[in-house]
Amino acid sequence: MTALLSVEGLTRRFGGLVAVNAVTLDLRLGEIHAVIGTNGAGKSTLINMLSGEIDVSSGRIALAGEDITTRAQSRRARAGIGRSYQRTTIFPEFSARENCRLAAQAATPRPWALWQRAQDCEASSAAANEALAAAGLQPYADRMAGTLSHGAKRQLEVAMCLATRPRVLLLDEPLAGMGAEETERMLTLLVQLKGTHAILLVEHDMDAVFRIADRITVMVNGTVIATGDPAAIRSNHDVRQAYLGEDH
Ligand SMILES: Nc1ncnc2c1ncn2[C@@H]1O[C@H](COP(=O)(O)OP(=O)(O)OP(=O)(O)O)[C@@H](O)[C@H]1O
Repeated sequence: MTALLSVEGLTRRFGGLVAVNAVTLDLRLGEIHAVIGTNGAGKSTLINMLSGEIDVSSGRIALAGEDITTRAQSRRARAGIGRSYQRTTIFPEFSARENCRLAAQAATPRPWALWQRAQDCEASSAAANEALAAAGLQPYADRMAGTLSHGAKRQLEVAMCLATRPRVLLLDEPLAGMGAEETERMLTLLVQLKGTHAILLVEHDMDAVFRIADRITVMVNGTVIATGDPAAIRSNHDVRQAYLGEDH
């Protein structure tokens, strides 16, 4: 499997703190690559560098072989990098469909068409409908987003990300605050999506991670201490000591 997104020696310093330290990993189409680690391990900082929200201190990021390390976030989004956030970022008073349409429009800005009503923009409407269908949210398409359940809101965030038609999905704790049923729904969705996307999953729910990840990278204090399939990570001595605890 060839890498869609390759990360080499990625480092981010905040003053004297090295939040992410020379991280090397890749994301492949057809694979869920989970990044786990204790609080403050550098997972969100890593995602923020990949999406272009923060600059890298050093290292290289390549999308399909093309160096995108210094590209602005908007250009990365257009090149196919989509992300979801730890907290919900939806507009509660807009419908689920409108939220997706706005996400699609933001990814393909058309400054010359500012006067055009959002509803009239066919391309973003099509992208919104496809994304809602992919996320299993069609029945809720016209519901005001703020009235959806917590789980459906998180699904909507993934749908908004899909509306930008990404090739790479960077998902920051998509299961946070979810009940058992909602978690199952989201996991089914992620497994479906990996067929057509390269997925980076940052998640604290270890049961979920070990069930659906194809590869797991473990970070401690900004540094990668192990990468491997779930079985290899589960039996890795350093991981057990540093993160999972010997009794896991
Ligand atoms: N903007 C910032 N300025 C200074 N330090 C920061 C900044 N962002 C993150 N840090 C620090 O970098 C380290 C890594 O933080 P990060 O949020 O990436 O960890 P994390 O693994 O995502 O944690 P969590 O699981 O709690 O979300 C932490 O020590 C954090 O305090």
